[in-house]
Amino acid sequence: MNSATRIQNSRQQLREQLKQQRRALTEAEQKSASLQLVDTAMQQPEVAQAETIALYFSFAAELNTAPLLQALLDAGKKVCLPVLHPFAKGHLLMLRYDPQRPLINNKFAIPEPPLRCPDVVPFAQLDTLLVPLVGFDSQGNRLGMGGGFYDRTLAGWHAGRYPQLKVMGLAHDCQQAGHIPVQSWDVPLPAVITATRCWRFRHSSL
Ligand SMILES: Nc1nc2c(c(=O)[nH]1)N(C=O)[C@@H](CNc1ccc(C(=O)N[C@@H](CCC(=O)O)C(=O)O)cc1)CN2
Ligand SMILES: Nc1ncnc2c1ncn2[C@@H]1O[C@H](COP(=O)(O)OP(=O)(O)OP(=O)(O)O)[C@@H](O)[C@H]1O
Repeated sequence: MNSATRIQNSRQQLREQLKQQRRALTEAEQKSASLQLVDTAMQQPEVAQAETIALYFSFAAELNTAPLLQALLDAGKKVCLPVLHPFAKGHLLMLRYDPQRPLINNKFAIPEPPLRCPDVVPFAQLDTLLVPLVGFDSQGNRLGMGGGFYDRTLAGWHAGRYPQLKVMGLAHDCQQAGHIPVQSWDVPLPAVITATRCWRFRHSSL
């Protein structure tokens, strides 16, 4: 077995473990974490000062982003949600969320805005991008669902293409892992917001 395969195997194992950990949270713990997240996130300058911010619509046992989504709208921000790219496989588009327009489930059963060209927001126009994750470590390394969607999305930013863009992960406290083995394409996060605090890491571009 080559080393890339070994890394992918250990990431897959860790992914299952961490997903299991968040599934073990009780409904009451999930509820209080999602409400606490609103306060913790709104206290961060990258969130508080953003005019245009991309969030994601949570699914399964992910930290519920619905209260934060509402708080961002109430604060008058332009909020975007990811949409699976219709033909560039593995890529995401960010679309403005209009609460008047119903969301449509994608192939993963995650609700997303209907694909209308005028609603597409280019990354150059985003102030802040909040990303989902399955695990993070003390270096800011990120483990996602395994589709590489956010790795591809973050590649341009990592290469310095969107210097205005602040990127932060959102996670349950229990998604912190000792060490996440990484591949060349993995993009470390400068910060991760949980219900109880904001972790900031070295390499920070914030
Ligand atoms: N809320 C949210 N939206 C997101 C992501 C995410 O991680 N969270 N993504 C981040 O990249 C993209 C979707 N990526 C995904 C990649 C794999 C699976 C997946 O394997 N789903 C399994 C069920 C897994 C489970 O329940 O834990 C399935 O469909 O069978 C789902 C989404 C875009 N939108
Ligand atoms: N920038 C990229 N360009 C091309 N392929 C990529 C890129 N980033 C990741 N991939 C591919 O996507 C797959 C994702 O693997 P990985 O385990 O890193 O996903 P992840 O970080 O957990 O997922 P996600 O980013 O969707 O949350 C890998 O097979 C990898 O080859």
